[in-house]
Order: sequence, then C-alpha cells, then structure tokens
Amino acid sequence: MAPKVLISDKLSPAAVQIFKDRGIDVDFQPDLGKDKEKLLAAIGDYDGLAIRSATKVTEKIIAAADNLKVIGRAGIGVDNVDIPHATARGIIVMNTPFGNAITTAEHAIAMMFSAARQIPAADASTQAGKWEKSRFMGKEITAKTLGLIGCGNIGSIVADRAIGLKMKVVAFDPFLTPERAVVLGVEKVELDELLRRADFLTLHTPLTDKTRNIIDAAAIEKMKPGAFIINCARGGLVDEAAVRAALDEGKLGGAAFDVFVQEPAKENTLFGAPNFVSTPHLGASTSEAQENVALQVAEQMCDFLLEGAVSNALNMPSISAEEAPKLTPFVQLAEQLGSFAGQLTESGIKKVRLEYAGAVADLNTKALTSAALTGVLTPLLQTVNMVSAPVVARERGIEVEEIRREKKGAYETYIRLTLVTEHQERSVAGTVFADGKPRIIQVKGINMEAELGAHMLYVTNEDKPGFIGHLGMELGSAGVNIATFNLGRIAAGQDAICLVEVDGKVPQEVMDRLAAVSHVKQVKSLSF
Ligand SMILES: NC(=O)c1ccc[n+]([C@@H]2O[C@H](COP(=O)([O-])OP(=O)(O)OC[C@H]3O[C@@H](n4cnc5c(N)ncnc54)[C@H](O)[C@@H]3O)[C@@H](O)[C@H]2O)c1
Ligand SMILES: O=C(O)[C@H](O)COP(=O)(O)O
Repeated sequence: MAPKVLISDKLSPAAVQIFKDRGIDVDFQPDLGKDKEKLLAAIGDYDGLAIRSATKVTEKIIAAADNLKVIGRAGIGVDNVDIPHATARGIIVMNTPFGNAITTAEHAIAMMFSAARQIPAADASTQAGKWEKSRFMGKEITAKTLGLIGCGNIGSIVADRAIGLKMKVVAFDPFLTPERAVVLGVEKVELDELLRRADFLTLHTPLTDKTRNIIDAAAIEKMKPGAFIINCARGGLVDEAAVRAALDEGKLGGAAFDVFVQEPAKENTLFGAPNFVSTPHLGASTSEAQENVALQVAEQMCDFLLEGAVSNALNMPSISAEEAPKLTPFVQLAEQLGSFAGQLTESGIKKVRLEYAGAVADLNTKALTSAALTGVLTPLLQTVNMVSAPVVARERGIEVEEIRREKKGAYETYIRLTLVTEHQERSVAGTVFADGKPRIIQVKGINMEAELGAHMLYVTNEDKPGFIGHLGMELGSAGVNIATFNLGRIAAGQDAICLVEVDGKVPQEVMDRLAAVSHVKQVKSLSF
C-alpha cells in the first residue's frame, strides 16, 4: 500500500504534484493544521505530515500519530514541532534549511529600509492625501554599521547584501569562526561591542534559552541613541515591552518586526508605536522560496518513505539515496547484532562498543550505530527505532563507542558489537555476504557462520560426544522442526556455542528439558 501523507499547511501545490508523481497518497488540507481537534482526529491515518509554521505538532498530536514516520517542515524553524516527543516515538523531523534563506534575508533588508525611511507610514499618509513631505525625515544607510546577531545561513546573506550597500557589518555569533568571518567580510565582535557600535541591529538566530530576550531593556540601554532594531528571525528574541518603551522615549529611531512572541499577532504592545514597522511573518513568503521549500520537503519525504534516504533530519543522521541500498543489509546486520546481544543480556548495560572493519567502515556508521542501538534496546523497550535509540541510550547513561579499522582476519568487512554490562563483556560479530544476507560470524570469540531466522535457540555447552544427538532428539520429540543448525567451539572438548533456527517459538517446558540435556550450560530462545 502506498504511504499516506497529509499536508496541513499552505504549501505550494508543487509539493502535491511531487507526492503524486512519486506514487504517494497525498491529502492537501491547507487549513487543517490550524484546527487542533481535526488534526488530532486525522493524524492517525498518515505516514507523513508536511507543514509550515501554522501547524503545531504537539505532544498530544504525536501521541495520536500511530503511523507517523516523518514530519517535513517546508521551511527552517521547527519550534512548532515537539522534537523530543517525535524522537521518543521514532518519528523523523526534517526541514529545508536553505530554501527560503535568500528570501528571508531580502525581507530583513527590506525591513531595514522601511524603518530607515519610514516607508509604511509615509505610504499611508500619502494615500490618505496628506502629502506630509517634511514629516518623514529618514536615515541613510551607506557607511552605517549593521550589527548582526547570528551569522548562519540567513545572517551571512544579510551581511553580503549589507556590504553591497556599503555598510560596515559587525557580527556576534559564538559559533562563527574567525576564518569564516574573514571570508564573509564581517568583523566578529562580542555582544556588548555590537550593541555599542550598531546603527542598525538585525537578529538571525533560533529562539533558544540562550537567545530568548537577548535584546532586553538593558541591551537597548547600551545601544546608540536613534539606533534601529530589525527582527525577522523569531518572536521572543527581543523584549517587546522594552522596545515599545524605547520607541516611545525616542531612544530607538525605529524597529521593524516580522515575528512576534504571540502569533498570529492580532494585537501587540508594539502596534502603534512611533516608527514601528510590522509584517505578519512574511520572511519566507515569496513565490520562489515557497516553491523551493515545498519541492524540497516533498522530495525529502518521498525519498525517506520510499527509499529510506534521510536528509536534513534534525533527529537522525543523513542517509543519501545512493547510500541507502548499500547501507540496508548492514543496517539489518547491525540491528541483528544488537538484538542478539541485547536478548542475551540480563544486567544493566553500561557501554555499547561498535567496531567497523573493512568496507563497512566507509559507510554511514552513525546510521549503523543507531540501528545497532535499536537492536540492543528493543528487547527492553519495544518501541525504540533508529531515530529514538541514540537518545534513549543517552538518557539511560549507556556509553556508545565507535571504532573504525582496516580489515583484519578472514572477512573482507565485518561489524563487531560488544556489550559491556556490570558483570561482563559479550561480543558478537557479523558480516554481509555477496547474497546481501547478514551472517553471524563470531560469538564470544567463537567462530561460526549462522544466518538468523525469526526463531533461534542459543545454546552454550561443553563440546562432548552425544550432545547434538540428544538436543536434536529432545526437539524432535517435542515436534519442533530444526531449520538450520550451526556449531562453533573454542577447541575440541572445550566451550562450544550452538545456534539453531527452529520453525516456531519453543514452548517453555521444552526449553526446560533442553536446559537439562547433559553438557548444556545455557539455553535461550531468541527472536528476530
Ligand atoms: N521570518 C521568517 O519567515 C523566517 C524565515 C526563515 C527563517 N527564519 C528564522 O531565522 C532564524 C535564522 O535562520 P538560519 O537559517 O540563518 O539559521 P542558522 O542555523 O543557519 O543560523 C543561526 C545562527 O545563529 C547562531 N547562534 C546560535 N545561538 C546564538 C547565540 N546565543 N548568540 C548568537 N548567535 C547564535 C548560530 O551559530 C548560527 O550561526 C531562525 O530562527 C529561523 O527560524 C525566519
Ligand atoms: O522558519 C521559517 O522557515 C520561517 O519562519 C517561515 O515560516 P512559514 O513557512 O510559516 O512562513
């Protein structure tokens, strides 16, 4: 059955066409996202949800999203998605980090000019027939200093445009390297210096605990008299009441906001303030940007739902479309190794070590480690997947170590997973053969070659004559059919391991009889 996707915001219809062309069953309901109850009732039917910022994907929506695998944000900001809960439910959250960056940067520049020349007020006055030529005295921007808070995708485009307009650009961004600042032609400064020097200040950071109210009354106090503030990033970066007071007092020359603490902003303390310019979160609203983000999110969601490729996910490592087919058998192997070790482990796991040897070391080992952790944790948690497993492991204090090495030994490539628990270390290794099927090649240092079926028996025993016959007899008399039988031992007469694939789950009373077979040390039933 084709995967089902719901588009619950006003995306460009170009997205609908992409989903249809790629065989996805798509429902385009551009206003549904604004109706929480309707979204709640509908979400359970869908594998994918494509949104902009109007749909709020809350914990409650996620809890009702029984089939949801991917949330695609046609845009940048994902503050309307509860990513921790999506991650906990194994739902990928992806965005389109570049598609609307130019458009938003252009909006910031437009807002800067609007405030500097009071264009909206002058327009309203002129169209009202007033011709107030002497009322609207502006500010020239040439040779003025633009203070940039946040110099990522959008901030750096704003810097480029501002430099083109002959402004001097100073930037505060703790993650901006000095080398990148040189390339961009901006001067990297601390926040206080930026506040002191900026004639115009523009914000381009996400809203986080560190950036909330980064411009408050105290920061405004440090600014030049008559300076301007532009916010086209997120409401909450700037204290709205403080800006209102500074505009009323004439401390600020103007402010231009596209975003507000409360959206939609039907009313706001800033409305009506002197030289305050506003737009209703239009930063990304050009036909070009909307087409870009809609096409991109639809392609990304299709790639994931149809091919397992992951790009621009905020809670999962990327897997390219070319990589996905090569990776898939190793993902299966990594998950099987994790599951094998996880099912045999009865004490608290302290560490998972993954060694990638040979060709597999050049693949996307982050994704493979996520798959291995999924396998390890599934016996404990059931609902974990590649998205949630790394977070769950971290939350449980499980250390994860990845080692890549050149090929060593008989196999061209292999993965070895070691579980370190309070009491012991247990390792299991596997490879993928030319037929694309994963095989277990070593358990606890004992070599063997076993394919894992749905139902397996793991038996450790002393390598003594008669054991195999006795085990086979017990299974046969219980009506349990053996599909495959694999043996390995340290050396003749020493410890041995036997992996038996059986055609169904072995009842407990049969397990008890197997445990009593002479020379058997441990019997466990495993399922994959
Ligand atoms: N108005 C709109 O319609 C619109 C459109 C697109 C994006 N946005 C918003 O614009 C913002 C920037 O988007 P982007 O694509 O440039 O993001 P980005 O991740 O490329 O850049 C953000 C930058 O902020 C910096 N930063 C993080 N914490 C900081 C801090 N405490 N102080 C200073 N700098 C800090 C980061 O280092 C990074 O360089 C986001 O909030 C996004 O949601 C708004
Ligand atoms: O983060 C973004 O991409 C912008 O805020 C745009 O939001 P929108 O898609 O709702 O216009």
